[in-house]
Amino acid sequence: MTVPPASPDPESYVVGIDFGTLSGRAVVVRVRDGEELGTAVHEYPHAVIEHRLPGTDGELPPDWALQHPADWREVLRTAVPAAVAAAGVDPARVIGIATDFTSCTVLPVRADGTALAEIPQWADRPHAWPKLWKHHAAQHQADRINALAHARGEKWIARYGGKVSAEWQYAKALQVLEEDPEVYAVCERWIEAADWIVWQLTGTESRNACTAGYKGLHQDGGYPSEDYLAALHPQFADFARTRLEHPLAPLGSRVGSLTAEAAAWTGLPQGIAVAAGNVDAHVAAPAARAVENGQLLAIMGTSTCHVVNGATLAEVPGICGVVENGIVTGSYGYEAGQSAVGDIFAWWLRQGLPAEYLAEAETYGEDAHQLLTRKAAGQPVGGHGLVALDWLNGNRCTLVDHDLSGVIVGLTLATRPEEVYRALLEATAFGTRVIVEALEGGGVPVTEYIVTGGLGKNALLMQIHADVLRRPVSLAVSEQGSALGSAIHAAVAAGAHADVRTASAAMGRVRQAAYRPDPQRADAYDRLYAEYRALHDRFATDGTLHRLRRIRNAALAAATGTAPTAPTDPSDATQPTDPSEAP
Ligand SMILES: Nc1ncnc2c1ncn2[C@@H]1O[C@H](COP(=O)(O)OP(=O)(O)O)[C@@H](O)[C@H]1O
Ligand SMILES: O=C(CO)[C@H](O)[C@H](O)COP(=O)(O)O
Repeated sequence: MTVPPASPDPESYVVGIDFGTLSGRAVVVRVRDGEELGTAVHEYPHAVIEHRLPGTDGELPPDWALQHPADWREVLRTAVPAAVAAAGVDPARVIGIATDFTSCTVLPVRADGTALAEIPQWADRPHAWPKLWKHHAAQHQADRINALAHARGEKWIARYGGKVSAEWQYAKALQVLEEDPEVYAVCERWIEAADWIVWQLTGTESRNACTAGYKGLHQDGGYPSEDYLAALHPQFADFARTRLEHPLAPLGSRVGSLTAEAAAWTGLPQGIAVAAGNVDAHVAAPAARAVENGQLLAIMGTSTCHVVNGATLAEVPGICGVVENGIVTGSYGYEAGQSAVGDIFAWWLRQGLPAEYLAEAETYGEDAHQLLTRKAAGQPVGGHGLVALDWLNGNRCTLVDHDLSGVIVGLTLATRPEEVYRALLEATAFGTRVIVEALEGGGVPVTEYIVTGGLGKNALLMQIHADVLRRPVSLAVSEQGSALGSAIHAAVAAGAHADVRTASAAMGRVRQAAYRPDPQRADAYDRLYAEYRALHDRFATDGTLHRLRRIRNAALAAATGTAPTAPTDPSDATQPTDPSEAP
């Protein structure tokens, strides 16, 4: 007989930590009602390592994105004690801690969890470093993974929409093996940062069911077979058995206790519950009360992830993945996403706003996003004459191709910065509509659209989403959706709530239908969406963007004297790559 947990102590607390792309955020939450009492942020000093490794002169090739594990550990040392101090609670009343991470952010480690990047002997080898989710230099490996899976009729490939993303861990690990076999040889475990950070807290390895399912291709109780992996590369045969295999922990389960060392870092009591790791997107669902089948949660920030539960298993082309119990127990969890959203808007701001714009922002006390949003808000739909493709960081769904790039059509000498900004906001909404249509067309009902994440604060963007999707947009109340989601998992791991659904009802909050579609604007957006689709279908298939990528890679390689990143050429997709032979 299962004994229900006692009602939560009215004055006990949990800590949730969200490890994002640029910073880690900790929040202290009351378990009884989800009240957020204190929060703190630690910006990663090394941010995203895209050009050169710390302490070296060597240039990284294009499309690389690495991170520093020390930055992550520092979040435990700084943001957690700061959040507890801000909350003004007695740390002795904190009963559990949980973490979530960007994904697939993944790293090679020794058997005891030591990151290769932190071992002096390996620190100057780029492949020893953690690869951030948006490391896109393994597209060629992803193409081969996909072609071989289809050629062999691997059953699991349909669970990943028919294409595994270059962002997921097999493509990244295969790239290490092929480009730096010595690093691959000393890598004893290959681990998601989501599980590595939990290892730092508990002192023991654990693997969570969410990342193993979505990013580790773990389906129906196992990883891809040794036969399949050997056919990709003979030395890759034992990859899953030797470097991944470990019992999987369900979401919200307790995987260990806070060690004395981690207690000293965080200022929390030694021995409190530590929950299984989780992905920053999926973890947010209970915080936004988006745990019932059909409630699609868009986690909108640097990138956007879309997660939705379904009652049945559907294999939807172009969707990142479906995993049983992948978001909450008892449902099939679906994940889709766009590899850049806020990152696209940030890119446009970096291109240099005219001096008078910067002066105006200063006068009004606005940041550049707020300035361009205000200026764009008054425009009639279509008034800029522009349409853009949201592929500035490749396309994660539904084309699953990171060698695609952005397109803006309709520019004139009269086009103003706020008009391009608005076209980019709209492009991200059109990209979302493609995903929602794919889900529904593939048999996954979407009954409600809910937004969480940093972009929820942009009212124009939210209204554009409502109009483009012709659906009300509900908004999570918490500004720290993922960190609160982690705190909810911590409360379950500590035994304060029976399960994640119950904890969500007690601790999550959402403002229903915060934005409603306007029928006239929705009609106007239908016309623009038809143009977006036409452009989308053309550039997805006509090869222009791939050719441009190849020309860029060859030109950069010639200029720097390095081997070019292997091009995307599906015709040779099953062949192992010798980088020295890439044109
Ligand atoms: N007012 C705004 N409107 C649109 N985008 C914004 C605004 N403010 C910040 N951003 C973008 O939001 C992104 C950060 O989102 P956030 O949710 O805070 O982080 P993360 O996704 O890394 O967890 C950045 O790409 C930034 O450019
Ligand atoms: O793919 C993911 C989840 O599956 C990444 O975690 C995500 O795209 C990065 O998130 P963020 O935009 O919050 O930095």
